[in-house]
Amino acid sequence: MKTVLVTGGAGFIGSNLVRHLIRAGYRVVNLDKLTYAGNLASLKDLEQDENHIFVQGDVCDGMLVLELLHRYDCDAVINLAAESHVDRSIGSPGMFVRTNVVGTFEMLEAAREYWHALSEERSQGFRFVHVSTDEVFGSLGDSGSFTESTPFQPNSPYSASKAASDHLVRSYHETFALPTITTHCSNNYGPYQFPEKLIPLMTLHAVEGKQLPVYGTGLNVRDWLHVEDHCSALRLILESGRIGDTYNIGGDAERSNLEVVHAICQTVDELCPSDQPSSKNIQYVRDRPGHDFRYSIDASKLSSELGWKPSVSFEQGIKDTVSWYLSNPDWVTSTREKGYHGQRLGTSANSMTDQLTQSTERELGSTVDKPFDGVVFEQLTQYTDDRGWLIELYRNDEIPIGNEPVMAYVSQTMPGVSRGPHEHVDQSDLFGFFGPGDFRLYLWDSREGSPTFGERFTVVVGESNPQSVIVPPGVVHAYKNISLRPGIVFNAPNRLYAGEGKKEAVDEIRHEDNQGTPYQLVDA
Ligand SMILES: Cc1cn([C@H]2C[C@H](O)[C@@H](COP(=O)(O)OP(=O)(O)O[C@H]3O[C@@H](C)C(=O)[C@@H](O)[C@H]3O)O2)c(=O)[nH]c1=O
Repeated sequence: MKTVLVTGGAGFIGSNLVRHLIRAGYRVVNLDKLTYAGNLASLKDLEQDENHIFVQGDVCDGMLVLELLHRYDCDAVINLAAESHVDRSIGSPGMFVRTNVVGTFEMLEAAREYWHALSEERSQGFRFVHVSTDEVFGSLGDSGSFTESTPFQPNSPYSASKAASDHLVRSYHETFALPTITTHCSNNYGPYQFPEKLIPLMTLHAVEGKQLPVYGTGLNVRDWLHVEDHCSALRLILESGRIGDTYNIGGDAERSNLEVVHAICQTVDELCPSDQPSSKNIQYVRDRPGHDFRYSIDASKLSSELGWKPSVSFEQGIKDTVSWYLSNPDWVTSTREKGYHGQRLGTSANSMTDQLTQSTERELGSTVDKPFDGVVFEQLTQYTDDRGWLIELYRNDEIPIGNEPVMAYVSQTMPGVSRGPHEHVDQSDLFGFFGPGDFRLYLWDSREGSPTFGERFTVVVGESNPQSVIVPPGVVHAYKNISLRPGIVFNAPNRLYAGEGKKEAVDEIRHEDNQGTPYQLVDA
């Protein structure tokens, strides 16, 4: 039995693919961070399946990925983990660069190191399949279709981050000979799709009698690929695709958004008859910034080379999908537990109000909202020129009074290694995380009487998210290098280590020395 590491396997396409592969006789190691779109309820039927091994974790955690590849002796990787919603990428592009670009980089690095350690025979059979999107090709007019040689012209932060990840994958094949294959699919639909995307969002709004928000004119065109067809194509490409190649996967079902909405309304009216047609709630709303007009996929290469064709017609697929959402109210409810109830996202190019805290890890903008009083994050700016870069840190006219540094140090932390959890009684730490390397930073508020007493906050900082962080006394802190290379951290505390002339007791509680410490570095 072959083992495949699938990333993003608790998401929409991922959970369908995990199920498809297991049914086809594979063992699947499923790595998913469980952000807002990751949902274990989508894998309920696989909970007891010995061939489904779920691991909650982040693709940016290169050490974890490498450990999983070795531990389960994987034969392939299918990389689906991604932030995928265009509207969210307009509101908070940072997450898209981190997960889609840095995450793919860490996946490639881990796969490369693992692949090099394989025997000749095993390395011949190893595959890294990277699942991407037709949005990297940009937008079409009324005619034409994307082929595998269409130039990249991404228009949204989402599609640009996917295009960047595709280029990285290509470079790892061309430079290191890593056996990669990249796929570009059109719009997927089907069971378990998070209801921010068109078809599930319109289905639920139609059933609930809510507004059906059609962006702009509703004449934008998408090609619709049923997720089951996408999964069968991915398995075929995994097994028979050409190394170093790319394959377009399309549903041969182009429809305007209005046609899609009306098809949904017709099915809802058939399944949930009422005195008014649900299409009466169609509402033309403000268009999406940079809204791609038309996507169309030419999948003739996949069809001629590997004999694949979509098997689910759009009309039947829509009927099956709408009835699936109506028959799975508990699953729908589970998607709403993380705060999204169909509200509009990404309406203005500079909107920062769309940021939803989808998990304990908050997206970091320029000056993030402090997780606890007294903890101050500031996005660091690299001033670059042809000599290199410079980052300013802790200007005296910007530091909160009482935190002025009196010394500084720099430390290197090896991949996978943590420092802390530590706590100071009187000292503030003034950290700088700007790389090399990414760190997961853990903070616990242990200040009696603090409104956030007992709360925990984790966030990834460093190369992919340069931040200065002031940690006041009483906030327990630790950080772990989640990259595959040594990481550097800067600190400029406001107290001398061991006091004047190093003659005083050190102000530091080293919680990691206490076996039963409540301060555990768990990753989610
Ligand atoms: C959510 C929503 C979308 N739309 C429009 C926008 C768009 O033209 C069409 C589909 O919107 P979606 O956001 O579902 O999907 P779309 O904008 O086509 O993007 C998708 O493309 C595929 C290839 C991917 O890669 C996915 O990750 C996703 O990015 O419907 C509305 O009119 N109203 C809505 O409420």
